[in-house]
Amino acid sequence: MGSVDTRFLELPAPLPLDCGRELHSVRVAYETYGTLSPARDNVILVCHALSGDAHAAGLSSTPGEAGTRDGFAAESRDGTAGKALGWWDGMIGPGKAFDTDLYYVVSTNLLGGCRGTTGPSSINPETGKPYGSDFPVVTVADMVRCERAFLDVLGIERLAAVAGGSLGGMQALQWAMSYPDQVDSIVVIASTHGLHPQGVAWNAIARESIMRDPAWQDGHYYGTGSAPDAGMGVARMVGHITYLSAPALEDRFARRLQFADDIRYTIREPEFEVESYLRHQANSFVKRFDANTYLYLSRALTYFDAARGHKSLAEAFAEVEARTLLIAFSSDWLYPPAASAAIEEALREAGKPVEYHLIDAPYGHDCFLLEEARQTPIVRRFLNEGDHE
Ligand SMILES: CC(=O)SCCNC(=O)CCNC(=O)[C@H](O)C(C)(C)COP(=O)(O)OP(=O)(O)OC[C@H]1O[C@@H](n2cnc3c(N)ncnc32)[C@H](O)[C@@H]1OP(=O)(O)O
Ligand SMILES: N[C@@H](CCO)C(=O)O
Repeated sequence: MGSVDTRFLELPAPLPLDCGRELHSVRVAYETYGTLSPARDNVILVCHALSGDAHAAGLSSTPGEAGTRDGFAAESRDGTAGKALGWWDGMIGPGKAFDTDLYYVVSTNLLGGCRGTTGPSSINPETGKPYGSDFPVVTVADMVRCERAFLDVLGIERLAAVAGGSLGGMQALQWAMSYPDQVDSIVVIASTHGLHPQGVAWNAIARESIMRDPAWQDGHYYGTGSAPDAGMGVARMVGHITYLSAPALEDRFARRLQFADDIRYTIREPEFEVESYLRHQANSFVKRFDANTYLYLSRALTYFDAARGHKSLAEAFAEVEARTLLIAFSSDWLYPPAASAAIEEALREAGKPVEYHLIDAPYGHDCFLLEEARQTPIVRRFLNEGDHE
Protein backbone atom coordinates (compact mmCIF):
# COMPACT_ATOMS: atom_id res chain seq x y z
CA MET A 1 0.00 0.00 0.00
CA GLY A 2 2.95 2.32 0.52
CA SER A 3 2.65 5.38 2.75
CA VAL A 4 -0.80 6.36 3.99
CA ASP A 5 -2.04 9.48 5.77
CA THR A 6 -4.58 9.46 8.57
CA ARG A 7 -7.07 12.22 7.81
CA PHE A 8 -9.65 13.91 10.02
CA LEU A 9 -13.19 15.07 9.39
CA GLU A 10 -15.67 16.97 11.55
CA LEU A 11 -19.28 15.80 11.49
CA PRO A 12 -21.57 18.69 10.46
CA ALA A 13 -24.30 17.93 13.02
CA PRO A 14 -24.52 16.70 16.62
CA LEU A 15 -24.52 12.93 17.01
CA PRO A 16 -27.50 11.47 18.94
CA LEU A 17 -26.60 8.62 21.28
CA ASP A 18 -28.49 5.63 22.69
CA CYS A 19 -28.10 7.00 26.24
CA GLY A 20 -30.20 10.03 25.26
CA ARG A 21 -27.35 12.54 25.13
CA GLU A 22 -25.91 14.21 22.02
CA LEU A 23 -22.27 14.70 21.15
CA HIS A 24 -21.35 18.00 19.56
CA SER A 25 -18.25 18.64 17.45
CA VAL A 26 -17.50 15.02 16.63
CA ARG A 27 -14.24 14.44 14.79
CA VAL A 28 -13.49 11.20 12.92
CA ALA A 29 -10.00 9.95 12.07
CA TYR A 30 -9.93 7.86 8.91
CA GLU A 31 -7.83 6.35 6.16
CA THR A 32 -8.78 5.17 2.69
CA TYR A 33 -7.13 2.66 0.38
CA GLY A 34 -7.89 2.09 -3.31
CA THR A 35 -10.03 4.16 -5.66
CA LEU A 36 -13.67 5.15 -5.31
CA SER A 37 -15.61 4.04 -8.39
CA PRO A 38 -17.54 6.74 -10.32
CA ALA A 39 -20.80 5.09 -9.19
CA ARG A 40 -19.51 5.07 -5.57
CA ASP A 41 -20.55 1.43 -5.30
CA ASN A 42 -17.26 -0.25 -4.36
CA VAL A 43 -16.87 0.88 -0.76
CA ILE A 44 -15.85 -1.50 2.01
CA LEU A 45 -15.91 -0.14 5.55
CA VAL A 46 -13.42 -1.84 7.85
CA CYS A 47 -14.13 -1.59 11.58
CA HIS A 48 -11.47 -2.16 14.19
CA ALA A 49 -11.52 -4.01 17.49
CA LEU A 50 -10.75 -2.74 20.99
CA SER A 51 -7.27 -1.32 20.58
CA GLY A 52 -7.07 -0.62 16.86
CA ASP A 53 -7.26 2.65 15.01
CA ALA A 54 -7.88 4.11 11.57
CA HIS A 55 -4.50 2.92 10.38
CA ALA A 56 -5.50 -0.50 9.06
CA ALA A 57 -3.12 -0.87 6.10
CA GLY A 58 0.08 0.42 4.57
CA LEU A 59 2.80 2.36 6.31
CA SER A 60 1.70 5.37 8.30
CA SER A 61 3.33 8.44 6.80
CA THR A 62 2.56 10.46 9.93
CA PRO A 63 3.43 8.19 12.84
CA GLY A 64 2.00 9.30 16.15
CA GLU A 65 -0.31 11.95 14.73
CA ALA A 66 -3.45 9.88 15.02
CA GLY A 67 -3.07 9.76 18.79
CA THR A 68 -4.61 12.48 20.90
CA ARG A 69 -2.64 11.88 24.06
CA ASP A 70 0.90 13.19 24.33
CA GLY A 71 3.45 10.46 24.12
CA PHE A 72 1.38 8.03 22.10
CA ALA A 73 3.62 6.32 19.65
CA ALA A 74 2.33 4.82 16.45
CA GLU A 75 2.74 1.10 16.78
CA SER A 76 4.82 -0.98 14.45
CA ARG A 77 3.98 -4.62 13.97
CA ASP A 78 7.08 -5.28 11.90
CA GLY A 79 9.60 -3.09 13.69
CA THR A 80 9.74 -0.60 10.79
CA ALA A 81 11.32 2.36 12.56
CA GLY A 82 9.08 5.43 12.67
CA LYS A 83 6.56 4.05 10.20
CA ALA A 84 3.86 1.79 11.53
CA LEU A 85 2.29 -0.98 9.47
CA GLY A 86 -1.52 -1.05 9.65
CA TRP A 87 -3.16 -3.58 11.96
CA TRP A 88 -4.83 -5.51 9.09
CA ASP A 89 -2.20 -4.90 6.43
CA GLY A 90 -2.21 -8.59 5.51
CA MET A 91 -5.90 -8.33 4.59
CA ILE A 92 -6.09 -4.97 2.80
CA GLY A 93 -4.23 -4.16 -0.40
CA PRO A 94 -3.87 -5.14 -4.07
CA GLY A 95 -4.81 -8.82 -4.50
CA LYS A 96 -5.50 -9.23 -0.78
CA ALA A 97 -8.77 -10.23 0.94
CA PHE A 98 -10.10 -6.69 0.69
CA ASP A 99 -8.64 -6.06 -2.73
CA THR A 100 -7.82 -2.40 -3.30
CA ASP A 101 -7.59 -3.04 -7.06
CA LEU A 102 -11.37 -3.51 -6.87
CA TYR A 103 -12.60 -1.82 -3.72
CA TYR A 104 -12.32 1.52 -1.99
CA VAL A 105 -11.57 0.51 1.57
CA VAL A 106 -12.41 3.01 4.31
CA SER A 107 -11.18 2.59 7.88
CA THR A 108 -12.15 4.86 10.76
CA ASN A 109 -11.13 5.12 14.39
CA LEU A 110 -14.32 4.33 16.29
CA LEU A 111 -16.37 6.69 18.44
CA GLY A 112 -14.93 6.85 21.95
CA GLY A 113 -11.45 6.09 20.62
CA CYS A 114 -8.17 7.74 21.46
CA ARG A 115 -6.52 7.75 18.06
CA GLY A 116 -8.03 10.85 16.52
CA THR A 117 -11.79 10.26 16.73
CA THR A 118 -13.73 12.03 19.48
CA GLY A 119 -13.51 10.17 22.76
CA PRO A 120 -13.02 10.79 26.48
CA SER A 121 -9.61 12.41 25.95
CA SER A 122 -11.12 14.98 23.53
CA ILE A 123 -12.04 18.49 24.57
CA ASN A 124 -15.59 18.88 25.82
CA PRO A 125 -16.85 22.03 24.01
CA GLU A 126 -19.01 22.89 27.03
CA THR A 127 -16.08 23.11 29.47
CA GLY A 128 -13.02 23.58 27.27
CA LYS A 129 -11.43 20.65 29.12
CA PRO A 130 -11.10 16.96 28.25
CA TYR A 131 -14.32 15.03 28.86
CA GLY A 132 -12.73 12.34 31.01
CA SER A 133 -15.51 10.31 32.66
CA ASP A 134 -18.07 12.99 31.68
CA PHE A 135 -17.94 11.49 28.20
CA PRO A 136 -21.28 9.79 27.51
CA VAL A 137 -21.40 6.01 27.58
CA VAL A 138 -21.46 4.92 23.96
CA THR A 139 -22.76 1.72 22.38
CA VAL A 140 -21.89 -0.25 19.27
CA ALA A 141 -25.03 1.25 17.67
CA ASP A 142 -23.63 4.74 18.44
CA MET A 143 -20.32 3.82 16.79
CA VAL A 144 -22.23 2.70 13.70
CA ARG A 145 -24.36 5.87 13.73
CA CYS A 146 -21.11 7.86 13.81
CA GLU A 147 -19.72 5.84 10.87
CA ARG A 148 -22.96 6.44 8.94
CA ALA A 149 -22.76 10.20 9.56
CA PHE A 150 -19.09 10.19 8.55
CA LEU A 151 -19.82 8.37 5.27
CA ASP A 152 -22.63 10.85 4.55
CA VAL A 153 -20.02 13.61 4.55
CA LEU A 154 -17.93 11.64 2.06
CA GLY A 155 -21.04 11.27 -0.13
CA ILE A 156 -21.12 7.48 0.25
CA GLU A 157 -24.66 6.17 0.57
CA ARG A 158 -24.21 2.45 0.13
CA LEU A 159 -21.58 -0.05 1.24
CA ALA A 160 -20.49 -3.09 -0.72
CA ALA A 161 -19.41 -4.56 2.59
CA VAL A 162 -18.75 -3.84 6.24
CA ALA A 163 -16.06 -6.01 7.78
CA GLY A 164 -14.36 -6.45 11.09
CA GLY A 165 -13.10 -8.78 13.78
CA SER A 166 -14.24 -8.93 17.39
CA LEU A 167 -15.75 -5.53 18.32
CA GLY A 168 -15.33 -4.72 14.60
CA GLY A 169 -17.55 -7.71 13.79
CA MET A 170 -20.17 -6.40 16.22
CA GLN A 171 -20.18 -3.14 14.27
CA ALA A 172 -20.63 -5.05 11.00
CA LEU A 173 -23.63 -6.93 12.45
CA GLN A 174 -25.07 -3.69 13.80
CA TRP A 175 -24.71 -2.06 10.37
CA ALA A 176 -26.82 -4.82 8.82
CA MET A 177 -29.49 -4.29 11.48
CA SER A 178 -29.42 -0.47 11.68
CA TYR A 179 -29.12 0.28 7.95
CA PRO A 180 -30.41 -2.85 6.20
CA ASP A 181 -31.00 -1.18 2.84
CA GLN A 182 -27.53 0.38 2.71
CA VAL A 183 -25.25 -2.66 3.14
CA ASP A 184 -24.75 -5.37 0.51
CA SER A 185 -22.75 -7.73 2.70
CA ILE A 186 -21.12 -8.08 6.09
CA VAL A 187 -17.97 -9.97 7.08
CA VAL A 188 -18.12 -10.85 10.77
CA ILE A 189 -14.92 -12.44 12.06
CA ALA A 190 -14.18 -13.85 15.53
CA SER A 191 -17.19 -12.02 16.88
CA THR A 192 -20.46 -12.59 18.68
CA HIS A 193 -24.06 -11.46 18.98
CA GLY A 194 -23.49 -11.03 22.72
CA LEU A 195 -20.42 -11.69 24.83
CA HIS A 196 -20.84 -14.67 27.22
CA PRO A 197 -20.72 -14.05 31.00
CA GLN A 198 -17.11 -15.17 31.30
CA GLY A 199 -16.12 -12.57 28.70
CA VAL A 200 -18.19 -9.93 30.49
CA ALA A 201 -16.42 -10.89 33.71
CA TRP A 202 -12.89 -10.59 32.28
CA ASN A 203 -13.79 -7.19 30.90
CA ALA A 204 -15.15 -6.16 34.31
CA ILE A 205 -11.86 -7.18 35.96
CA ALA A 206 -9.89 -5.12 33.42
CA ARG A 207 -12.05 -2.05 34.02
CA GLU A 208 -11.88 -2.45 37.80
CA SER A 209 -8.11 -2.57 37.55
CA ILE A 210 -8.11 0.84 35.85
CA MET A 211 -10.70 2.44 38.10
CA ARG A 212 -9.03 1.20 41.30
CA ASP A 213 -5.74 2.80 40.30
CA PRO A 214 -5.64 6.07 42.35
CA ALA A 215 -4.10 7.79 39.32
CA TRP A 216 -7.41 7.32 37.48
CA GLN A 217 -8.79 10.21 39.60
CA ASP A 218 -12.39 9.40 38.83
CA GLY A 219 -11.58 9.68 35.14
CA HIS A 220 -10.15 13.22 35.26
CA TYR A 221 -6.42 12.53 35.04
CA TYR A 222 -5.65 14.50 31.86
CA GLY A 223 -3.26 17.36 32.51
CA THR A 224 -2.52 16.20 36.08
CA GLY A 225 0.85 14.70 35.23
CA SER A 226 -0.26 11.18 36.10
CA ALA A 227 -2.39 8.55 34.44
CA PRO A 228 -3.61 5.11 35.54
CA ASP A 229 -0.85 3.31 33.67
CA ALA A 230 -0.47 0.67 36.38
CA GLY A 231 -4.15 -0.20 36.30
CA MET A 232 -4.30 -0.16 32.54
CA GLY A 233 -1.19 -2.31 32.27
CA VAL A 234 -2.89 -4.96 34.39
CA ALA A 235 -6.08 -4.53 32.33
CA ARG A 236 -4.09 -5.25 29.17
CA MET A 237 -2.40 -8.26 30.74
CA VAL A 238 -5.81 -9.70 31.57
CA GLY A 239 -7.20 -8.78 28.17
CA HIS A 240 -4.20 -10.08 26.26
CA ILE A 241 -4.39 -13.49 27.94
CA THR A 242 -8.05 -13.74 26.91
CA TYR A 243 -6.96 -13.13 23.30
CA LEU A 244 -4.63 -16.16 23.37
CA SER A 245 -5.24 -19.86 23.98
CA ALA A 246 -3.87 -22.24 26.60
CA PRO A 247 -2.18 -24.50 23.97
CA ALA A 248 -0.60 -21.46 22.26
CA LEU A 249 0.87 -20.31 25.58
CA GLU A 250 2.08 -23.83 26.36
CA ASP A 251 3.66 -24.13 22.93
CA ARG A 252 5.33 -20.76 23.07
CA PHE A 253 6.43 -20.42 26.70
CA ALA A 254 5.80 -23.69 28.49
CA ARG A 255 7.11 -23.17 32.07
CA ARG A 256 10.42 -21.74 30.87
CA LEU A 257 12.18 -19.34 33.20
CA GLN A 258 13.36 -15.99 31.99
CA PHE A 259 16.85 -15.58 33.44
CA ALA A 260 18.11 -18.87 34.82
CA ASP A 261 17.27 -22.50 34.79
CA ASP A 262 16.01 -22.38 38.35
CA ILE A 263 13.65 -20.28 40.47
CA ARG A 264 15.01 -17.24 42.37
CA TYR A 265 12.65 -17.07 45.31
CA THR A 266 11.36 -13.60 44.39
CA ILE A 267 7.86 -12.17 44.26
CA ARG A 268 8.59 -9.02 42.22
CA GLU A 269 10.68 -10.26 39.31
CA PRO A 270 8.95 -11.69 36.26
CA GLU A 271 10.72 -15.05 36.49
CA PHE A 272 8.70 -16.97 33.93
CA GLU A 273 9.01 -16.05 30.26
CA VAL A 274 5.26 -15.68 30.06
CA GLU A 275 5.34 -13.14 32.92
CA SER A 276 7.97 -11.09 31.16
CA TYR A 277 5.97 -11.26 27.93
CA LEU A 278 2.87 -9.97 29.70
CA ARG A 279 4.78 -7.11 31.29
CA HIS A 280 6.08 -6.17 27.86
CA GLN A 281 2.54 -6.19 26.42
CA ALA A 282 1.37 -4.00 29.33
CA ASN A 283 4.24 -1.52 28.99
CA SER A 284 3.85 -1.09 25.24
CA PHE A 285 0.06 -0.75 25.53
CA VAL A 286 0.08 2.12 28.02
CA LYS A 287 2.30 4.10 25.64
CA ARG A 288 -0.27 3.97 22.86
CA PHE A 289 -3.68 3.81 24.50
CA ASP A 290 -5.88 5.89 26.76
CA ALA A 291 -7.32 4.29 29.90
CA ASN A 292 -10.71 6.02 29.65
CA THR A 293 -11.09 4.84 26.07
CA TYR A 294 -10.39 1.32 27.33
CA LEU A 295 -13.21 1.71 29.87
CA TYR A 296 -15.72 3.04 27.36
CA LEU A 297 -14.95 0.53 24.60
CA SER A 298 -14.92 -2.38 27.01
CA ARG A 299 -18.31 -1.24 28.27
CA ALA A 300 -19.68 -0.90 24.74
CA LEU A 301 -18.61 -4.38 23.71
CA THR A 302 -20.09 -5.94 26.83
CA TYR A 303 -23.38 -4.08 26.30
CA PHE A 304 -23.68 -5.34 22.72
CA ASP A 305 -26.60 -7.76 22.46
CA ALA A 306 -28.01 -8.12 18.97
CA ALA A 307 -31.19 -9.69 20.34
CA ARG A 308 -31.92 -6.93 22.88
CA GLY A 309 -35.50 -5.71 22.48
CA HIS A 310 -36.46 -8.74 20.39
CA LYS A 311 -38.01 -12.11 21.24
CA SER A 312 -35.14 -13.95 19.57
CA LEU A 313 -31.96 -13.42 17.57
CA ALA A 314 -33.82 -14.55 14.45
CA GLU A 315 -36.43 -11.86 15.05
CA ALA A 316 -33.65 -9.28 15.51
CA PHE A 317 -32.36 -10.22 12.05
CA ALA A 318 -35.78 -9.97 10.37
CA GLU A 319 -34.96 -6.75 8.52
CA VAL A 320 -31.39 -7.69 7.51
CA GLU A 321 -30.85 -7.58 3.75
CA ALA A 322 -27.08 -8.10 3.60
CA ARG A 323 -25.36 -11.37 2.74
CA THR A 324 -23.38 -12.50 5.78
CA LEU A 325 -19.99 -14.18 6.00
CA LEU A 326 -19.05 -15.51 9.43
CA ILE A 327 -15.55 -16.74 10.28
CA ALA A 328 -14.59 -18.21 13.66
CA PHE A 329 -11.46 -19.89 15.00
CA SER A 330 -11.42 -23.22 16.82
CA SER A 331 -9.20 -21.98 19.70
CA ASP A 332 -11.08 -18.70 20.30
CA TRP A 333 -12.75 -19.27 23.67
CA LEU A 334 -13.52 -15.56 24.15
CA TYR A 335 -15.56 -15.18 20.96
CA PRO A 336 -16.22 -18.89 20.50
CA PRO A 337 -17.31 -20.69 17.34
CA ALA A 338 -20.61 -21.43 19.11
CA ALA A 339 -21.44 -17.71 18.93
CA SER A 340 -20.88 -17.59 15.17
CA ALA A 341 -22.90 -20.80 14.81
CA ALA A 342 -25.75 -19.19 16.76
CA ILE A 343 -25.68 -16.16 14.44
CA GLU A 344 -25.70 -18.46 11.42
CA GLU A 345 -28.64 -20.43 12.79
CA ALA A 346 -30.63 -17.27 13.55
CA LEU A 347 -29.97 -15.78 10.11
CA ARG A 348 -31.04 -19.05 8.44
CA GLU A 349 -34.18 -19.13 10.59
CA ALA A 350 -34.87 -15.56 9.45
CA GLY A 351 -34.38 -16.71 5.83
CA LYS A 352 -31.23 -14.65 5.20
CA PRO A 353 -28.21 -15.64 3.06
CA VAL A 354 -25.32 -16.63 5.32
CA GLU A 355 -22.19 -18.76 5.23
CA TYR A 356 -20.07 -19.78 8.18
CA HIS A 357 -16.46 -20.99 8.14
CA LEU A 358 -14.68 -22.46 11.13
CA ILE A 359 -10.91 -22.25 10.81
CA ASP A 360 -8.91 -24.74 12.85
CA ALA A 361 -6.11 -22.59 14.29
CA PRO A 362 -4.33 -22.54 17.65
CA TYR A 363 -3.75 -18.87 18.53
CA GLY A 364 -7.04 -18.00 20.22
CA HIS A 365 -9.06 -14.84 19.60
CA ASP A 366 -6.14 -12.94 18.03
CA CYS A 367 -6.28 -15.45 15.12
CA PHE A 368 -8.25 -12.85 13.20
CA LEU A 369 -5.07 -10.72 13.20
CA LEU A 370 -2.64 -13.57 12.63
CA GLU A 371 -4.37 -16.05 10.29
CA GLU A 372 -4.68 -13.61 7.41
CA ALA A 373 -3.60 -16.09 4.72
CA ARG A 374 -6.34 -18.56 5.60
CA GLN A 375 -9.08 -15.93 5.78
CA THR A 376 -8.12 -14.38 2.45
CA PRO A 377 -9.53 -16.96 -0.03
CA ILE A 378 -12.78 -17.21 1.95
CA VAL A 379 -13.30 -13.45 2.00
CA ARG A 380 -12.26 -12.96 -1.64
CA ARG A 381 -14.66 -15.62 -2.91
CA PHE A 382 -17.51 -14.30 -0.76
CA LEU A 383 -17.05 -10.72 -2.02
CA ASN A 384 -16.57 -11.91 -5.59
CA GLU A 385 -19.85 -13.87 -5.51
CA GLY A 386 -21.62 -10.73 -4.31
CA ASP A 387 -20.21 -8.79 -7.27
CA HIS A 388 -21.74 -11.27 -9.70
CA GLU A 389 -25.22 -11.37 -8.19
C1 LIG B 1 -7.70 -5.60 16.15
C2 LIG B 1 -7.53 -4.23 15.93
O1 LIG B 1 -8.45 -3.59 15.62
S1 LIG B 1 -6.05 -3.60 16.06
C3 LIG B 1 -5.25 -4.18 17.44
C4 LIG B 1 -4.22 -5.14 17.07
N1 LIG B 1 -3.02 -4.91 17.77
C5 LIG B 1 -2.84 -5.37 19.00
O2 LIG B 1 -3.70 -5.98 19.61
C6 LIG B 1 -1.50 -5.08 19.57
C7 LIG B 1 -1.10 -6.03 20.66
N2 LIG B 1 -1.37 -7.34 20.26
C8 LIG B 1 -0.44 -8.08 19.64
O3 LIG B 1 0.68 -7.75 19.44
C9 LIG B 1 -1.01 -9.36 19.17
O4 LIG B 1 -0.43 -10.39 19.88
C10 LIG B 1 -0.89 -9.50 17.68
C11 LIG B 1 -1.81 -10.61 17.31
C12 LIG B 1 -1.39 -8.26 16.98
C13 LIG B 1 0.55 -9.72 17.23
O5 LIG B 1 0.96 -10.99 17.57
P1 LIG B 1 2.49 -11.42 17.45
O6 LIG B 1 3.09 -10.85 16.21
O7 LIG B 1 2.50 -12.88 17.65
O8 LIG B 1 3.15 -10.63 18.64
P2 LIG B 1 3.51 -11.24 20.04
O9 LIG B 1 2.32 -11.59 20.80
O10 LIG B 1 4.52 -12.32 19.82
O11 LIG B 1 4.27 -10.05 20.75
C14 LIG B 1 5.51 -9.65 20.28
C15 LIG B 1 6.20 -8.76 21.28
O12 LIG B 1 6.41 -9.48 22.52
C16 LIG B 1 7.79 -9.41 22.87
N3 LIG B 1 8.14 -10.61 23.61
C17 LIG B 1 8.07 -11.88 23.18
N4 LIG B 1 8.50 -12.72 24.16
C18 LIG B 1 8.84 -11.96 25.23
C19 LIG B 1 9.35 -12.24 26.53
N5 LIG B 1 9.56 -13.45 26.97
N6 LIG B 1 9.59 -11.20 27.35
C20 LIG B 1 9.36 -9.92 26.95
N7 LIG B 1 8.87 -9.59 25.72
C21 LIG B 1 8.61 -10.62 24.88
C22 LIG B 1 8.50 -9.29 21.55
O13 LIG B 1 9.80 -8.76 21.73
C23 LIG B 1 7.58 -8.36 20.79
O14 LIG B 1 7.82 -7.04 21.21
P3 LIG B 1 7.43 -5.77 20.25
O15 LIG B 1 5.98 -5.91 19.90
O16 LIG B 1 7.71 -4.58 21.10
O17 LIG B 1 8.31 -5.87 19.04
N1 LIG C 1 -5.87 -7.80 20.09
C1 LIG C 1 -7.11 -7.22 19.71
C2 LIG C 1 -8.21 -8.09 20.16
C3 LIG C 1 -9.44 -7.46 20.71
O1 LIG C 1 -10.55 -8.06 20.18
C4 LIG C 1 -7.20 -5.81 20.22
O2 LIG C 1 -6.42 -5.46 21.10
O3 LIG C 1 -7.97 -5.03 19.72
